[in-house]
Amino acid sequence: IDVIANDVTTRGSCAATDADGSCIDDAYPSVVVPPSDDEISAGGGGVFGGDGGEEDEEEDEDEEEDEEDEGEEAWEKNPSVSIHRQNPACADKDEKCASYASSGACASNPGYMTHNCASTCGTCDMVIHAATVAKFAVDADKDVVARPCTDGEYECVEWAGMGECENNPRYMKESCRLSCMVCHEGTNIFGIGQRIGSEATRSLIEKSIEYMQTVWTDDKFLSVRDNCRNLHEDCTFWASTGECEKNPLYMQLKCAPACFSCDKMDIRNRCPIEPGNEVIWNAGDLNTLMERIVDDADGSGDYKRYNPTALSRPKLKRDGSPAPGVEKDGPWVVVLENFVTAEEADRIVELGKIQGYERSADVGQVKPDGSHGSHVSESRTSHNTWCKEGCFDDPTVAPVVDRIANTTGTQVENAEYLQLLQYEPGQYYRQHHDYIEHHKRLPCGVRILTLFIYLNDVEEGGGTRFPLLDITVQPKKGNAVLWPSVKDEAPEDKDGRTGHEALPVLKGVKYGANAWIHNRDYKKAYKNNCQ
Ligand SMILES: O=C(O)CCC(=O)C(=O)O
Ligand SMILES: [Fe+2]
Repeated sequence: IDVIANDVTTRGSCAATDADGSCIDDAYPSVVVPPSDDEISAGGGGVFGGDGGEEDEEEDEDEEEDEEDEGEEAWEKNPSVSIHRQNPACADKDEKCASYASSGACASNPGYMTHNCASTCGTCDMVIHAATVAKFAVDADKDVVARPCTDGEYECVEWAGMGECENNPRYMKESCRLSCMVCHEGTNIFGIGQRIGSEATRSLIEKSIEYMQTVWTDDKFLSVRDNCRNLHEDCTFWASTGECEKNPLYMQLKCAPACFSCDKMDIRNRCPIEPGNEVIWNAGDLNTLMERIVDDADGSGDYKRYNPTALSRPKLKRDGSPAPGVEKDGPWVVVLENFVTAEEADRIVELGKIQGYERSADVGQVKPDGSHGSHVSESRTSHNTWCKEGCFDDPTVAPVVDRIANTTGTQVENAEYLQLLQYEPGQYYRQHHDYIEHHKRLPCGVRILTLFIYLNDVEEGGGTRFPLLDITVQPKKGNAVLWPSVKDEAPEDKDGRTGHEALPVLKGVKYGANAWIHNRDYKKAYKNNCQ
């Protein structure tokens, strides 16, 4: 995340006025504040991972690795390292250490291996040293650290508040070292060395060092230990001014040592399912909905306009009577005709183009902190974009989003933002299932339904195929196909029968939109980076 350079905030009371009568802040130097939670959510794509947030995530990883390297160099040069190979802190903490190490992980993945496979990788001394004498870690800028971090003049704070550190740097950065925040404390062992912005910053640095010693030695922090870092040089200064509470989404993750919030880096600790966030489907609700849609079970006639057809359905109805003409028992796969108008379809495609389609990614492997990465794979060669700000509330899209919720008897909050897809000739999405297992213990709940909308007619190929049911739905502009990811009798559990694939487009281009509906409040979970 880039801080917003022109978002300059002054704090404190108005003790003096400038020539133009405006207030000069005398309490703190002028600083750039971290982005607010709103700015983070508005950034689109989730900052810490999840759908669409992959790039940010990778940047962070790079940053972490750089820091790791610096740290290791420091250890090598420090002659006072004592070696205690028998110390329990040195035991391997992962039974696969030997196998990871044999594929070169000690060098290629030091962030995890150094601490968790200390015995195998021979990094005991680093672990012990980190735990006991971290505060003497050598700062990258030794010269700066060695000199006292003080203000030479009484007026330094005031001048800094007026922007003099930037306007008159030669004088200010020598004579007002504290107020211009030019000094860094040697804290790069857990992230970026911290600028000292005030006495409060300094004392908070002392406390974070103590806290991090606990993090490194107490096994309850095992899953987050190697990711818990200050990713900005002003983390501690911000924390000292209350930003951990005011701006928790950014601070608790990106400045976790300063906020004492390393535990929050584990999605399982950060994202509990809170009371009130109940599942919307209980046993029987799926069949009830589908019988209303397909059989007009409630007699309302609400769905007639879509001329619903079940390409597959359970053999028996809820009341135990056989569904007429159904020979093969199966999960629901229902086509809704003209679910969106041609104008709506065109507008959604246009919005996708305005935003720009990018190469699609799959859900990746679980990371030590319990979250999941994403990866571009050969099983999915389509391009996609997410219909969020500027698209979600577009006057043409908003009624479609409402229609999806009304049709499925759910709330807009239960649905992910529409995922807009584009397949060019030869592009496809191989057989997969939309159900995502790890959502079960997260506040978004599992995906219960997919409503896939075809946004254009495809010249050839591009059908949606359900191989286990031997069904292929051919794209038709405006039509939608609706299927569950879960079982009627257990709506948190996957129904493997609705595995499907997008067949390669042979001629023309295919545009579509995925609406994935969750069993709990997806939008809130998304806002909190809990999906
Ligand atoms: O493009 C299609 O027909 C289906 C796409 C799909 O299954 C998905 O994106 O999960
Ligand atoms: Fe799918």
